[in-house]
Amino acid sequence: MAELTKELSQVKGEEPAVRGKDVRVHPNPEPPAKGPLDAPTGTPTVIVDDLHIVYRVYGAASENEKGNAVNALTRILKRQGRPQMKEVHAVKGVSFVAYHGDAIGVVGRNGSGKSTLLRAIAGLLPPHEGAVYTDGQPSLLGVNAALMRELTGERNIVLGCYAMGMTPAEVREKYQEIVDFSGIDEFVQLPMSTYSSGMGARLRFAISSAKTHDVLLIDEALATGDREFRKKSEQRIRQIRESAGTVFLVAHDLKVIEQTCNRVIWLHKGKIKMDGDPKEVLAAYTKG
Ligand SMILES: Nc1ncnc2c1ncn2[C@@H]1O[C@H](COP(=O)(O)OP(=O)(O)OP(=O)(O)O)[C@@H](O)[C@H]1O
Repeated sequence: MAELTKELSQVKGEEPAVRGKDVRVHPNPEPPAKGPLDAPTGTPTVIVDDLHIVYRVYGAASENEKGNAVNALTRILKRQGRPQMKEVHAVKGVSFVAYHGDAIGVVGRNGSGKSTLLRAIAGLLPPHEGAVYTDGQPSLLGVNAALMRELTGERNIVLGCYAMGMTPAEVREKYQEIVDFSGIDEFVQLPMSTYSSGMGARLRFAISSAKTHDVLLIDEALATGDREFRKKSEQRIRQIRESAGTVFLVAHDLKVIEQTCNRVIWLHKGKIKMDGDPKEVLAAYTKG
């Protein structure tokens, strides 16, 4: 471990890679005197303003549409677009404001736009219309978060921490805590390709939550953990909230949301159907 951090710390002068895009509310190019986490609870961290996200899907062309010169020329002459392109309007005019200390659960049926909304807040999807403003760096922790399967858990911990902007000293300090939290024990020396999906998810959560986040977006990452791990994760999410970060949590397990969040947004077909107190929103959601 010491060797690995030394090796990586020799990569001089390189800015650590950061996840997501930092779209600041304040147009002021000067960095704020106080970091976002110093701000009192109750100040906005994320503003989503009439957000629309549209995917363009280039599906399989029908036999008639398949590429040949005559078809292509006809399309050009008729000024038609690619025939096989379809648009999926996944988020349709979503607006809300999130505050420091908020843990917001996002619920909705399959395909209602939950993951799309989180990816847009993380800056990974450009708005088709509207805007997302975040105060601080959003970090998306998803089931597909970018850890490298062919590398050992140890290497992924170190690289993951660097990617979040930690210093070598911070990585050294947090390393054992991450291993312990993930519960992967001696598997840390093996490539992640040998891990079960639950072990991978636990390691991803342990790495991502080792840092204090301004805005942490968690997409179903807790779903594969066992009961004990979920308890630990809920505790961790509470700590992040208490340190005045903002957490978004997508989970199909409504108990996790109820126990962790102070607010729930219910998405239905890309629009907000309800936004408010977890008990009220979840009761309405399970009814209807
Ligand atoms: N990469 C993509 N390309 C095209 N369409 C997509 C893409 N990702 C999602 N969609 C579509 O966007 C809509 C919203 O999908 P999204 O994954 O955000 O929903 P979700 O609420 O997270 O679903 P689930 O609960 O199943 O994870 C769906 O109609 C889906 O088919």
